[in-house]
Amino acid sequence: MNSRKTNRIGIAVVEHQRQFLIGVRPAGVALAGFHEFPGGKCQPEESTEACAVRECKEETGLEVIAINELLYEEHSYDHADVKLHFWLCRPAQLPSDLTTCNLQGFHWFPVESLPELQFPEANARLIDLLVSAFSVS
Ligand SMILES: Nc1nc2c([nH]c(=O)n2[C@H]2C[C@H](O)[C@@H](COP(=O)(O)OP(=O)(O)OP(=O)(O)O)O2)c(=O)[nH]1
Repeated sequence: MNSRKTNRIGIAVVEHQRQFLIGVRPAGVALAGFHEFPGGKCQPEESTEACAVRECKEETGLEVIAINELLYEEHSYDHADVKLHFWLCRPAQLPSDLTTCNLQGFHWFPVESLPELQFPEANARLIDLLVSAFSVS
């Protein structure tokens, strides 16, 4: 019998002027060293949207507003089965120094650079989607 737990994950794909807020997973956690969007496991009864907003605030300090769910992806890693809900988010306030303020190790990356970063496997379709939706043609 498969007794692995499947985690619901809310992820904040925060966009500002065609740049995205991205960090690197720290040492000692699953997928350490991979790039990631802010996010994490949903609490019981918490919506994936609320989770994405909460995790973004906790991990980066930035308040965001969820706009719409961009993509839903199910994936089995060695460490867990995950149900990933990627939410397009925007900063709730726009201070003039948004791109230079301290975001707790997260940084803004232009959409064109996303294919060069090393994301977890389950992010592949999201990256394709972002590149086609946000690149200037
Ligand atoms: N945050 C984040 N997680 C991702 C991305 N892509 C992806 O496959 N994941 C996976 C990695 C993990 O298996 C899961 C996120 O769970 P986590 O363990 O980082 O969440 P958490 O912060 O609630 O963890 P915890 O330390 O509290 O247990 O989603 C992504 O872009 N961002």
